[in-house]
Amino acid sequence: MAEILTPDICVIGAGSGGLTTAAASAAFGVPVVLIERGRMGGDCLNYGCVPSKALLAAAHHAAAIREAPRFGVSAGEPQIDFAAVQRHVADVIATIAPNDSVERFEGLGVTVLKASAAFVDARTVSAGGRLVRPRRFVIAAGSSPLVPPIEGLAETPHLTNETIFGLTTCPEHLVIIGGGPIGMEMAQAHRRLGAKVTLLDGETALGREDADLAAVVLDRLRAEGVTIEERTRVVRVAGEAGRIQVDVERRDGSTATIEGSHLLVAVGRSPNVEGLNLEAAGIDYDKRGITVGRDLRTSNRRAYAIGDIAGGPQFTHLANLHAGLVVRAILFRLPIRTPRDTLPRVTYTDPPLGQVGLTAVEADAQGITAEVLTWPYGENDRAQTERRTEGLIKLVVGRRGRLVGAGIVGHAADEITNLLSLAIGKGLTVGDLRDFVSPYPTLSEIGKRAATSYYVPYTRRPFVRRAIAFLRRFG
Ligand SMILES: Cc1cc2nc3c(=O)[nH]c(=O)nc-3n(C[C@H](O)[C@H](O)[C@H](O)COP(=O)(O)OP(=O)(O)OC[C@H]3O[C@@H](n4cnc5c(N)ncnc54)[C@H](O)[C@@H]3O)c2cc1C
Ligand SMILES: NC(=O)c1ccc[n+]([C@@H]2O[C@H](COP(=O)([O-])OP(=O)(O)OC[C@H]3O[C@@H](n4cnc5c(N)ncnc54)[C@H](O)[C@@H]3O)[C@@H](O)[C@H]2O)c1
Repeated sequence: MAEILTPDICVIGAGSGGLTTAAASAAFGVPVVLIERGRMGGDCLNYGCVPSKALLAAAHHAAAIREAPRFGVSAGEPQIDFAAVQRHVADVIATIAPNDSVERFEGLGVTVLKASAAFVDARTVSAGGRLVRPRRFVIAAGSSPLVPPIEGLAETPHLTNETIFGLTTCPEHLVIIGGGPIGMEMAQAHRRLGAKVTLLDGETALGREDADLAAVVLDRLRAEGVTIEERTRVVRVAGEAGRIQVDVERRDGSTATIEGSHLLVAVGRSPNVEGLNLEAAGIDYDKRGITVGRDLRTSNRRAYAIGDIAGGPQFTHLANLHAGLVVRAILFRLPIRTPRDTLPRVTYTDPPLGQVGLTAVEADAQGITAEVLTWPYGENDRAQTERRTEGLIKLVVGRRGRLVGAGIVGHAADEITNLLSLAIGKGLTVGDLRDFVSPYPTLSEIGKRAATSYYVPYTRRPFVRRAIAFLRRFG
């Protein structure tokens, strides 16, 4: 008879969401079982955020060397040892890995089972020959690369985010299907590290972003030599390792065959529902993931689903936020309502593109009467000193000056997005963004300048001018 564990909480998946849930629960002394079938740390540490940002960091160094002569500094064409670049990526992962390790979590008092979890019934999960029957389940099993139904893809060697960081030589010509954040980040990283890159998108690249902001990133990638073809459908792929043919059909009806050395598929994610036997637990799901309400509860009242598998936006910070909310609900019976329309996101190209809350188009679709304030990087003194003048900020301002959205593309826009996220998350107004003191010269001043522009029409109002004239009489 299998051993039965009866913790308070059973967490399935040791990625961003699962690890945060387990660590936070264990910190309160609550018994937790954490089940992971693959590498501790999940996608973010092993195949996602961390390796992609580490690869981009190397690529940005190469770009900085190429750009240096503009500053009167010369270093020649950068010499890129691609195997050493990948060793740097692996080293960054290895440095962070102890934080997510079995040893660390066991040290926190968590029971870690390295096995695949599958539901047996509504109250029980089986993993590695043991049964776990907790008070609550938290399903944080994540997502995997979506494999689109393209003719020939299954038989043709191709890369995904799970394999691309294992390359030890730079692809001669990397063809990327998909112009979302993965496709765009990988396109720039590989181009800067010496590859020829062609990116194909069936619709528009960075299509979820504000079109003016996305255009800045697309222009930069194109200027660096990335070929980006939008509204281009991949109809067939064929070939062998090192010689891949990609047949495309463009929206204008023309067709072409693109020859590349490597193919990366980055067309979205598929939730890891297979193998969990969710039917046995009465947990509903569809192709987007497990069905949850804003309280993150599934159709089984004992089970919550968080992170990528919960069918919403897919970000590490959202998985972490979900984890915190679920722990509060389980431990303290506090009600959960996942926040709407305040989530930040960043695409870490150079320049990076950040968005918090609603874009102007989304505000309009929600029937919100909004004013859009923009300010260009070129009008910011720090951007001039750094010679990084491409980019702009857009503030979307609703009734009574409340900030309902902000998007920014340009140098250090990733970090500036934090300030905008604080402002929008706390329900601040355009006046708040105007009034705080921003040290000079910093790039963040760009938000303040955009906010100040909201008041320009007030300075011209006859009433305001008359009031100033009246007050002048008093000396
Ligand atoms: C290339 C790439 C770059 C990214 N960059 C960023 C970024 O810069 N910023 C950002 O916020 N987000 C980024 N993301 C998204 C981010 O990685 C995910 O949103 C995040 O990892 C989701 O966390 P999670 O806990 O839901 O799932 P995961 O991290 O995927 O963890 C799920 C875990 O569950 C395990 N598992 C699955 N099924 C079972 C089972 N039956 N039994 C036991 N274990 C199971 C898996 O092995 C996995 O370890 C990126 C993603 C990719 C692919
Ligand atoms: N910086 C970040 O935060 C970051 C970075 C990478 C990934 N992620 C997360 O990972 C998730 C997945 O990213 P992604 O880039 O794979 O997916 P995505 O869904 O964001 O973008 C996929 C792109 O592929 C295109 N596409 C879809 N099917 C296609 C086809 N058959 N042919 C050609 N083009 C096609 C779409 O038009 C879209 O532009 C994202 O939702 C994001 O949340 C985040």
